[in-house]
Amino acid sequence: MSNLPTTPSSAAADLAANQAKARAPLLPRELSDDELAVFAAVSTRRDLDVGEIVFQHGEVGRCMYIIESGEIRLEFGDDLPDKLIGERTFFGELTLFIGNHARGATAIAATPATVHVVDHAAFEQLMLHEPRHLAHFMRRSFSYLVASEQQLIANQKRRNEDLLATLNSLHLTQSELAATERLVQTDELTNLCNRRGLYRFLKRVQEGPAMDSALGLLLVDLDQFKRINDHCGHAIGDQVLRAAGQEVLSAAAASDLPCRLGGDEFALLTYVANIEELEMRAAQIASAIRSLRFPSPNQHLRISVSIGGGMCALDQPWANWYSEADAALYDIKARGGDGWLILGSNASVNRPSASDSAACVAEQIRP
Ligand SMILES: Nc1nc2c(ncn2[C@@H]2O[C@H](COP(=O)(O)OP(=O)(O)OP(=O)(O)O)[C@@H](O)[C@H]2O)c(=O)[nH]1
Repeated sequence: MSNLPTTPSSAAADLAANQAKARAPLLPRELSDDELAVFAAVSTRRDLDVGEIVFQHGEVGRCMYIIESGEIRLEFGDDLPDKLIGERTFFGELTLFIGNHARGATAIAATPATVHVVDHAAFEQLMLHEPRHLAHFMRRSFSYLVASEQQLIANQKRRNEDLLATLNSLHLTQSELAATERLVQTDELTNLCNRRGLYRFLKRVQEGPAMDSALGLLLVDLDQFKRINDHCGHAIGDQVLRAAGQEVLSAAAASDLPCRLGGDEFALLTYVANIEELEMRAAQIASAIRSLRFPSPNQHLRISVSIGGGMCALDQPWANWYSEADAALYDIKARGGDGWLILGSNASVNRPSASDSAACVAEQIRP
Protein backbone atom coordinates (compact mmCIF):
# COMPACT_ATOMS: atom_id res chain seq x y z
CA MET A 1 0.00 0.00 0.00
CA SER A 2 1.23 3.54 -0.67
CA ASN A 3 0.28 7.17 -0.89
CA LEU A 4 0.81 9.15 -4.07
CA PRO A 5 4.07 11.14 -3.73
CA THR A 6 4.33 14.78 -4.73
CA THR A 7 6.66 15.55 -7.66
CA PRO A 8 10.00 17.21 -6.72
CA SER A 9 9.14 20.71 -7.89
CA SER A 10 8.60 23.99 -6.16
CA ALA A 11 5.51 24.37 -3.96
CA ALA A 12 4.26 27.32 -6.08
CA ALA A 13 4.54 25.32 -9.28
CA ASP A 14 2.77 22.40 -7.60
CA LEU A 15 0.00 24.68 -6.48
CA ALA A 16 -0.41 26.20 -9.98
CA ALA A 17 -0.42 22.76 -11.54
CA ASN A 18 -2.97 21.50 -9.05
CA GLN A 19 -5.18 24.53 -9.63
CA ALA A 20 -4.97 24.03 -13.38
CA LYS A 21 -5.81 20.39 -12.91
CA ALA A 22 -8.69 21.26 -10.61
CA ARG A 23 -10.11 23.57 -13.27
CA ALA A 24 -9.59 21.27 -16.24
CA PRO A 25 -12.41 18.75 -16.69
CA LEU A 26 -11.34 15.16 -16.10
CA LEU A 27 -10.80 12.96 -19.10
CA PRO A 28 -13.14 9.93 -19.08
CA ARG A 29 -10.44 7.61 -17.80
CA GLU A 30 -8.75 10.01 -15.36
CA LEU A 31 -9.28 9.63 -11.64
CA SER A 32 -10.34 12.55 -9.50
CA ASP A 33 -8.22 13.49 -6.47
CA ASP A 34 -10.66 11.69 -4.19
CA GLU A 35 -10.68 8.53 -6.26
CA LEU A 36 -6.92 8.62 -6.56
CA ALA A 37 -6.55 8.82 -2.79
CA VAL A 38 -9.01 5.99 -2.25
CA PHE A 39 -7.24 3.65 -4.70
CA ALA A 40 -3.77 4.70 -3.57
CA ALA A 41 -4.68 3.69 -0.05
CA VAL A 42 -5.25 0.05 -1.01
CA SER A 43 -2.84 -0.44 -3.97
CA THR A 44 0.84 -1.29 -4.30
CA ARG A 45 3.26 0.81 -6.37
CA ARG A 46 5.37 -0.52 -9.17
CA ASP A 47 8.19 1.32 -10.96
CA LEU A 48 8.66 0.59 -14.64
CA ASP A 49 11.61 1.14 -16.97
CA VAL A 50 11.05 2.27 -20.56
CA GLY A 51 9.88 -0.71 -22.63
CA GLU A 52 8.92 -2.79 -19.60
CA ILE A 53 5.76 -4.80 -20.21
CA VAL A 54 2.93 -4.43 -17.68
CA PHE A 55 0.82 -7.16 -19.31
CA GLN A 56 0.52 -8.91 -22.65
CA HIS A 57 -2.38 -9.05 -25.08
CA GLY A 58 -4.44 -12.23 -24.42
CA GLU A 59 -2.92 -12.83 -20.99
CA VAL A 60 -5.48 -13.50 -18.24
CA GLY A 61 -5.49 -10.43 -16.02
CA ARG A 62 -5.58 -10.14 -12.27
CA CYS A 63 -5.16 -6.41 -11.52
CA MET A 64 -6.08 -2.94 -12.65
CA TYR A 65 -3.48 -0.13 -12.89
CA ILE A 66 -3.45 3.61 -12.25
CA ILE A 67 -0.58 5.69 -13.66
CA GLU A 68 1.02 7.85 -11.06
CA SER A 69 3.71 9.23 -13.36
CA GLY A 70 5.06 8.63 -16.85
CA GLU A 71 3.23 7.23 -19.86
CA ILE A 72 1.98 3.77 -20.85
CA ARG A 73 1.40 2.65 -24.42
CA LEU A 74 -1.53 0.28 -25.07
CA GLU A 75 -1.02 -1.80 -28.21
CA PHE A 76 -4.31 -3.34 -29.43
CA GLY A 77 -2.97 -5.03 -32.58
CA ASP A 78 -5.30 -5.95 -35.50
CA ASP A 79 -4.47 -2.69 -37.29
CA LEU A 80 -6.00 -0.70 -34.43
CA PRO A 81 -4.04 2.41 -33.44
CA ASP A 82 -1.94 2.32 -30.24
CA LYS A 83 -3.01 4.55 -27.38
CA LEU A 84 -0.67 6.60 -25.17
CA ILE A 85 -2.07 7.26 -21.72
CA GLY A 86 -0.64 9.38 -18.89
CA GLU A 87 -0.84 10.39 -15.30
CA ARG A 88 -4.02 9.58 -13.28
CA THR A 89 -5.34 7.34 -16.01
CA PHE A 90 -6.51 3.85 -15.10
CA PHE A 91 -6.33 0.82 -17.36
CA GLY A 92 -6.92 -2.94 -17.28
CA GLU A 93 -9.97 -2.51 -15.00
CA LEU A 94 -12.16 -5.15 -16.73
CA THR A 95 -10.24 -7.87 -14.98
CA LEU A 96 -11.59 -6.61 -11.67
CA PHE A 97 -15.17 -6.34 -12.89
CA ILE A 98 -15.30 -9.62 -14.80
CA GLY A 99 -12.52 -11.74 -13.30
CA ASN A 100 -10.29 -14.02 -15.41
CA HIS A 101 -10.48 -11.56 -18.29
CA ALA A 102 -8.07 -11.93 -21.23
CA ARG A 103 -6.27 -8.63 -21.83
CA GLY A 104 -7.34 -6.86 -25.03
CA ALA A 105 -4.02 -5.05 -25.41
CA THR A 106 -0.36 -5.19 -24.47
CA ALA A 107 0.61 -2.45 -22.00
CA ILE A 108 4.22 -1.16 -22.19
CA ALA A 109 5.95 1.66 -20.37
CA ALA A 110 6.57 4.38 -22.98
CA THR A 111 8.62 6.41 -20.48
CA PRO A 112 9.96 5.55 -17.03
CA ALA A 113 6.70 5.24 -15.11
CA THR A 114 5.18 4.45 -11.75
CA VAL A 115 1.83 2.71 -11.53
CA HIS A 116 -0.51 1.72 -8.72
CA VAL A 117 -1.50 -1.92 -8.89
CA VAL A 118 -5.04 -2.63 -7.64
CA ASP A 119 -5.59 -6.35 -7.20
CA HIS A 120 -8.72 -8.29 -6.35
CA ALA A 121 -8.16 -8.19 -2.60
CA ALA A 122 -7.75 -4.41 -2.73
CA PHE A 123 -10.91 -4.11 -4.80
CA GLU A 124 -12.89 -6.15 -2.27
CA GLN A 125 -11.59 -3.95 0.52
CA LEU A 126 -12.90 -0.93 -1.34
CA MET A 127 -16.27 -2.62 -1.79
CA LEU A 128 -16.51 -2.95 1.97
CA HIS A 129 -15.08 0.36 3.06
CA GLU A 130 -15.59 2.76 0.13
CA PRO A 131 -18.79 1.56 -1.61
CA ARG A 132 -19.86 5.06 -2.63
CA HIS A 133 -16.53 5.89 -4.34
CA LEU A 134 -16.36 2.48 -5.90
CA ALA A 135 -19.92 2.67 -7.23
CA HIS A 136 -19.14 6.07 -8.75
CA PHE A 137 -15.90 4.76 -10.26
CA MET A 138 -17.67 1.71 -11.71
CA ARG A 139 -20.51 3.78 -13.16
CA ARG A 140 -17.96 6.04 -14.87
CA SER A 141 -16.01 3.09 -16.09
CA PHE A 142 -19.09 1.33 -17.50
CA SER A 143 -20.28 4.51 -19.22
CA TYR A 144 -16.87 4.77 -20.87
CA LEU A 145 -16.94 1.11 -21.94
CA VAL A 146 -20.47 1.42 -23.36
CA ALA A 147 -19.49 4.63 -25.19
CA SER A 148 -16.38 2.92 -26.63
CA GLU A 149 -18.47 -0.04 -27.69
CA GLN A 150 -20.97 2.29 -29.38
CA GLN A 151 -18.11 4.14 -31.06
CA LEU A 152 -16.72 0.80 -32.25
CA ILE A 153 -20.12 -0.19 -33.68
CA ALA A 154 -20.50 3.23 -35.35
CA ASN A 155 -16.98 2.92 -36.84
CA GLN A 156 -17.77 -0.58 -38.05
CA LYS A 157 -21.02 0.67 -39.59
CA ARG A 158 -19.17 3.53 -41.29
CA ARG A 159 -16.53 1.09 -42.53
CA ASN A 160 -19.27 -1.18 -43.91
CA GLU A 161 -20.93 1.79 -45.61
CA ASP A 162 -17.57 2.88 -47.08
CA LEU A 163 -16.96 -0.69 -48.23
CA LEU A 164 -20.39 -0.82 -49.82
CA ALA A 165 -19.81 2.51 -51.57
CA THR A 166 -16.42 1.24 -52.82
CA LEU A 167 -18.03 -1.96 -54.09
CA ASN A 168 -20.79 0.01 -55.81
CA SER A 169 -18.30 2.28 -57.53
CA LEU A 170 -16.21 -0.77 -58.51
CA HIS A 171 -19.34 -2.36 -59.96
CA LEU A 172 -20.14 0.86 -61.83
CA THR A 173 -16.59 1.10 -63.18
CA GLN A 174 -16.78 -2.52 -64.30
CA SER A 175 -20.04 -1.97 -66.17
CA GLU A 176 -18.64 1.25 -67.67
CA LEU A 177 -15.56 -0.67 -68.79
CA ALA A 178 -17.71 -3.44 -70.26
CA ALA A 179 -19.85 -0.83 -72.06
CA THR A 180 -16.73 0.90 -73.41
CA GLU A 181 -15.33 -2.45 -74.53
CA ARG A 182 -18.62 -3.23 -76.30
CA LEU A 183 -18.54 0.22 -77.89
CA VAL A 184 -15.02 -0.09 -79.30
CA GLN A 185 -16.02 -3.39 -80.90
CA THR A 186 -19.26 -2.07 -82.39
CA ASP A 187 -19.85 -0.41 -85.75
CA GLU A 188 -21.83 2.79 -85.16
CA LEU A 189 -23.83 2.74 -88.39
CA THR A 190 -25.12 -0.83 -88.37
CA ASN A 191 -24.65 -1.77 -84.70
CA LEU A 192 -22.88 -4.92 -85.87
CA CYS A 193 -19.49 -5.94 -84.59
CA ASN A 194 -16.61 -4.08 -86.25
CA ARG A 195 -13.25 -5.41 -87.48
CA ARG A 196 -11.78 -5.20 -83.95
CA GLY A 197 -14.64 -7.37 -82.71
CA LEU A 198 -14.03 -9.85 -85.52
CA TYR A 199 -10.33 -10.20 -84.57
CA ARG A 200 -11.26 -10.78 -80.91
CA PHE A 201 -13.82 -13.41 -81.98
CA LEU A 202 -11.22 -15.14 -84.19
CA LYS A 203 -8.71 -15.17 -81.34
CA ARG A 204 -11.32 -16.61 -78.96
CA VAL A 205 -12.32 -19.29 -81.49
CA GLN A 206 -8.72 -20.41 -82.02
CA GLU A 207 -7.82 -20.40 -78.33
CA GLY A 208 -11.12 -21.82 -77.03
CA PRO A 209 -12.33 -25.44 -76.86
CA ALA A 210 -13.26 -27.19 -80.12
CA MET A 211 -16.95 -26.95 -81.15
CA ASP A 212 -19.10 -29.79 -82.54
CA SER A 213 -20.00 -27.89 -85.70
CA ALA A 214 -17.52 -26.42 -88.18
CA LEU A 215 -16.94 -22.73 -88.70
CA GLY A 216 -17.47 -21.08 -92.08
CA LEU A 217 -16.54 -17.58 -93.20
CA LEU A 218 -18.43 -15.40 -95.69
CA LEU A 219 -17.03 -12.06 -96.89
CA VAL A 220 -19.82 -9.90 -98.31
CA ASP A 221 -19.14 -6.80 -100.43
CA LEU A 222 -21.76 -4.56 -102.05
CA ASP A 223 -21.36 -4.11 -105.80
CA GLN A 224 -20.52 -0.64 -107.09
CA PHE A 225 -21.56 0.96 -103.84
CA LYS A 226 -19.55 4.07 -104.65
CA ARG A 227 -22.02 4.80 -107.46
CA ILE A 228 -24.94 4.62 -105.01
CA ASN A 229 -23.29 7.30 -102.91
CA ASP A 230 -22.47 9.36 -105.98
CA HIS A 231 -25.93 9.20 -107.56
CA CYS A 232 -28.28 8.87 -104.61
CA GLY A 233 -26.32 10.66 -101.88
CA HIS A 234 -24.65 9.51 -98.67
CA ALA A 235 -27.91 9.35 -96.70
CA ILE A 236 -29.30 6.70 -99.06
CA GLY A 237 -25.84 5.06 -99.05
CA ASP A 238 -26.05 4.80 -95.25
CA GLN A 239 -29.58 3.43 -95.50
CA VAL A 240 -28.35 0.74 -97.92
CA LEU A 241 -25.47 -0.18 -95.59
CA ARG A 242 -27.81 -0.47 -92.59
CA ALA A 243 -30.27 -2.64 -94.53
CA ALA A 244 -27.51 -4.88 -95.91
CA GLY A 245 -26.09 -5.27 -92.38
CA GLN A 246 -29.56 -6.27 -91.18
CA GLU A 247 -29.71 -9.03 -93.81
CA VAL A 248 -26.28 -10.37 -92.76
CA LEU A 249 -27.56 -10.36 -89.18
CA SER A 250 -30.75 -12.20 -90.19
CA ALA A 251 -28.68 -15.01 -91.71
CA ALA A 252 -26.73 -15.46 -88.45
CA ALA A 253 -27.53 -17.78 -85.54
CA ALA A 254 -26.99 -16.61 -81.95
CA SER A 255 -23.51 -18.14 -81.74
CA ASP A 256 -22.42 -16.65 -85.11
CA LEU A 257 -20.65 -13.35 -85.63
CA PRO A 258 -22.09 -10.98 -88.22
CA CYS A 259 -19.96 -7.86 -88.66
CA ARG A 260 -19.22 -4.81 -90.77
CA LEU A 261 -15.55 -4.68 -91.61
CA GLY A 262 -15.73 -1.10 -92.91
CA GLY A 263 -17.10 0.74 -95.97
CA ASP A 264 -19.39 -1.64 -97.86
CA GLU A 265 -17.68 -4.83 -96.60
CA PHE A 266 -19.41 -7.24 -94.25
CA ALA A 267 -18.46 -10.68 -92.90
CA LEU A 268 -20.29 -13.57 -91.32
CA LEU A 269 -18.53 -16.19 -89.23
CA THR A 270 -21.10 -18.94 -88.92
CA TYR A 271 -21.24 -22.40 -87.34
CA VAL A 272 -22.51 -24.87 -89.96
CA ALA A 273 -22.82 -28.64 -90.30
CA ASN A 274 -21.10 -28.68 -93.72
CA ILE A 275 -20.10 -26.59 -96.72
CA GLU A 276 -23.57 -26.93 -98.30
CA GLU A 277 -25.06 -25.16 -95.31
CA LEU A 278 -22.48 -22.39 -95.71
CA GLU A 279 -23.49 -22.07 -99.35
CA MET A 280 -27.15 -21.79 -98.30
CA ARG A 281 -26.23 -18.91 -95.99
CA ALA A 282 -24.45 -17.13 -98.86
CA ALA A 283 -27.50 -17.64 -101.14
CA GLN A 284 -29.81 -16.34 -98.39
CA ILE A 285 -27.77 -13.15 -97.92
CA ALA A 286 -27.33 -12.53 -101.66
CA SER A 287 -31.02 -12.86 -102.53
CA ALA A 288 -32.22 -10.97 -99.42
CA ILE A 289 -30.00 -8.00 -100.27
CA ARG A 290 -31.03 -8.19 -103.91
CA SER A 291 -34.69 -7.94 -102.84
CA LEU A 292 -34.11 -4.68 -100.96
CA ARG A 293 -35.52 -1.56 -102.57
CA PHE A 294 -34.50 2.06 -101.96
CA PRO A 295 -35.74 5.36 -103.42
CA SER A 296 -33.38 6.72 -106.08
CA PRO A 297 -33.57 9.79 -108.38
CA ASN A 298 -34.40 7.59 -111.43
CA GLN A 299 -36.53 4.78 -110.03
CA HIS A 300 -36.41 2.30 -107.21
CA LEU A 301 -32.81 1.36 -106.58
CA ARG A 302 -31.78 -2.30 -106.48
CA ILE A 303 -28.48 -3.48 -105.18
CA SER A 304 -26.39 -6.65 -105.46
CA VAL A 305 -23.54 -8.20 -103.52
CA SER A 306 -20.51 -10.39 -104.12
CA ILE A 307 -19.70 -13.06 -101.53
CA GLY A 308 -16.50 -15.07 -101.14
CA GLY A 309 -16.24 -17.78 -98.53
CA GLY A 310 -14.90 -21.06 -97.30
CA MET A 311 -14.69 -23.36 -94.29
CA CYS A 312 -12.26 -22.26 -91.58
CA ALA A 313 -9.33 -24.63 -91.00
CA LEU A 314 -9.00 -23.90 -87.29
CA ASP A 315 -5.71 -25.77 -87.04
CA GLN A 316 -4.16 -23.13 -89.30
CA PRO A 317 -3.60 -19.43 -88.58
CA TRP A 318 -6.84 -17.55 -89.29
CA ALA A 319 -5.03 -15.18 -91.67
CA ASN A 320 -4.60 -18.16 -94.07
CA TRP A 321 -8.29 -19.02 -94.49
CA TYR A 322 -9.31 -15.38 -94.27
CA SER A 323 -7.14 -14.56 -97.30
CA GLU A 324 -8.55 -17.58 -99.17
CA ALA A 325 -12.11 -16.28 -98.67
CA ASP A 326 -10.88 -12.84 -99.73
CA ALA A 327 -9.37 -14.35 -102.90
CA ALA A 328 -12.74 -15.99 -103.66
CA LEU A 329 -14.46 -12.61 -103.22
CA TYR A 330 -11.93 -10.97 -105.54
CA ASP A 331 -12.57 -13.74 -108.05
CA ILE A 332 -16.36 -13.20 -108.10
CA LYS A 333 -15.88 -9.42 -108.32
CA ALA A 334 -13.54 -9.91 -111.27
CA ARG A 335 -16.29 -11.89 -113.00
CA GLY A 336 -18.80 -9.04 -112.70
CA GLY A 337 -19.99 -9.57 -109.10
CA ASP A 338 -23.61 -10.29 -108.16
CA GLY A 339 -23.01 -13.85 -106.94
CA TRP A 340 -21.06 -16.02 -104.53
CA LEU A 341 -18.13 -18.36 -104.64
CA ILE A 342 -17.50 -20.81 -101.80
CA LEU A 343 -14.08 -22.45 -101.92
CA GLY A 344 -14.14 -26.25 -101.78
CA SER A 345 -17.79 -26.60 -102.77
CA ASN A 346 -18.81 -28.50 -105.94
CA ALA A 347 -20.47 -25.50 -107.46
CA SER A 348 -18.23 -22.82 -108.88
CA VAL A 349 -19.64 -19.32 -109.25
CA ASN A 350 -23.29 -18.99 -108.18
CA ARG A 351 -25.67 -16.27 -109.07
CA PRO A 352 -29.06 -15.33 -107.65
CA SER A 353 -32.03 -16.96 -109.37
CA ALA A 354 -33.34 -15.48 -112.63
CA SER A 355 -36.33 -13.85 -110.93
CA ASP A 356 -33.96 -11.98 -108.59
CA SER A 357 -31.47 -11.00 -111.25
CA ALA A 358 -33.73 -8.81 -113.33
CA ALA A 359 -31.70 -5.77 -112.56
CA CYS A 360 -28.60 -4.69 -110.76
CA VAL A 361 -27.37 -1.42 -109.39
CA ALA A 362 -25.23 -0.55 -112.39
CA GLU A 363 -28.25 -0.64 -114.68
CA GLN A 364 -30.54 1.12 -112.20
CA ILE A 365 -28.44 4.21 -111.78
CA ARG A 366 -27.06 4.48 -115.30
CA PRO A 367 -28.04 7.98 -116.53
N1 LIG B 1 -22.69 6.22 -97.35
C1 LIG B 1 -21.56 5.70 -96.86
N2 LIG B 1 -20.54 5.42 -97.70
C2 LIG B 1 -19.41 4.87 -97.24
C3 LIG B 1 -19.25 4.60 -95.86
N3 LIG B 1 -18.02 4.05 -95.70
C4 LIG B 1 -17.43 3.99 -96.89
N4 LIG B 1 -18.26 4.48 -97.83
C5 LIG B 1 -18.04 4.58 -99.27
O1 LIG B 1 -18.13 3.28 -99.84
C6 LIG B 1 -17.49 3.32 -101.09
C7 LIG B 1 -16.80 2.01 -101.35
O2 LIG B 1 -16.24 2.07 -102.61
P1 LIG B 1 -15.42 0.89 -103.27
O3 LIG B 1 -14.52 0.31 -102.23
O4 LIG B 1 -14.82 1.41 -104.52
O5 LIG B 1 -16.48 -0.21 -103.58
P2 LIG B 1 -17.57 -0.32 -104.74
O6 LIG B 1 -17.94 1.03 -105.27
O7 LIG B 1 -18.67 -1.13 -104.14
O8 LIG B 1 -16.79 -1.11 -105.80
P3 LIG B 1 -16.74 -2.69 -105.99
O9 LIG B 1 -16.56 -3.24 -104.60
O10 LIG B 1 -15.58 -2.94 -106.86
O11 LIG B 1 -18.04 -3.13 -106.58
C8 LIG B 1 -16.53 4.52 -101.07
O12 LIG B 1 -17.01 5.51 -101.98
C9 LIG B 1 -16.65 5.05 -99.64
O13 LIG B 1 -16.57 6.46 -99.58
C10 LIG B 1 -20.32 4.92 -94.98
O14 LIG B 1 -20.28 4.71 -93.76
N5 LIG B 1 -21.46 5.47 -95.53
